[in-house]
Amino acid sequence: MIPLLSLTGLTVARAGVPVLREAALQLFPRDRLAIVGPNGAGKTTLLRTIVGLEPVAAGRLVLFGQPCTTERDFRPLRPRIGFLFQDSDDQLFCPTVLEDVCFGPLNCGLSPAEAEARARETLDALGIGHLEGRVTHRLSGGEKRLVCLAGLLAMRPEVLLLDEPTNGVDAANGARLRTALAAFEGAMILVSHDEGFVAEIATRAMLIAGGRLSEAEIHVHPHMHVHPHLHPKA
Ligand SMILES: Nc1ncnc2c1ncn2[C@@H]1O[C@H](COP(=O)(O)OP(=O)(O)OP(=O)(O)O)[C@@H](O)[C@H]1O
Repeated sequence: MIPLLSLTGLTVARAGVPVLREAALQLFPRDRLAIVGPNGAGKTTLLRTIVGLEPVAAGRLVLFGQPCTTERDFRPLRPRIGFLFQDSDDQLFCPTVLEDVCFGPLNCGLSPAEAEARARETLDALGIGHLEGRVTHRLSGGEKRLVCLAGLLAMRPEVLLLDEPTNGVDAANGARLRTALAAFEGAMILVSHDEGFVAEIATRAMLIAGGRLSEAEIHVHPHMHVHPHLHPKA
């Protein structure tokens, strides 16, 4: 089977210091690969490198069978990869939710009417159709997360790169997010510190430590709930 993404011997340095050292990974159709590791290990850097946002010091990066080194190589392939940024405010830039979710489909060549229909369908599938008229910068953190995901899913990408998708998301929106990701038929790379989420969604995992990427195991932890105890005043 041909991998969708293939990295070999990939080294990325910042100010001469390697953040990723000879990283290798392959992502196949329907793979749900979790990348775990401590703060500052290079997880975000890895995702940014895959879409050509970081200069590569050494190694080979192949997307959908095409070796990629220059911006000209990456640009036509980016619509096939939906990248959820760690910070939603870096991703949302249109005045309203509907306009923001339409942006990707419009960029992919859909007409305005088709893009709106696609955006509404995607927002409804995520259970957030009621947000379509809202001003994006006034949404809650969790709502922003789901709107960003809607913007990516509306492009019908083949691969999702998700950087901390559950960050700041409450139980109800978290359930919507998990349902949408479980239904997603493409492949994904999932960066997350949320162990329950990783155990539920990922099919395999890799660990980044000291700039090195290695295979890891997914451990399923017992589920925990926090129940409020209300004590009526005596
Ligand atoms: N723009 C930048 N300029 C200089 N150094 C940076 C920059 N962005 C990240 N770094 C450094 O590169 C290293 C890897 O950062 P990265 O954001 O990839 O880590 P991460 O594993 O995603 O961390 P976290 O779990 O905290 O999100 C860190 O040491 C970080 O301080």
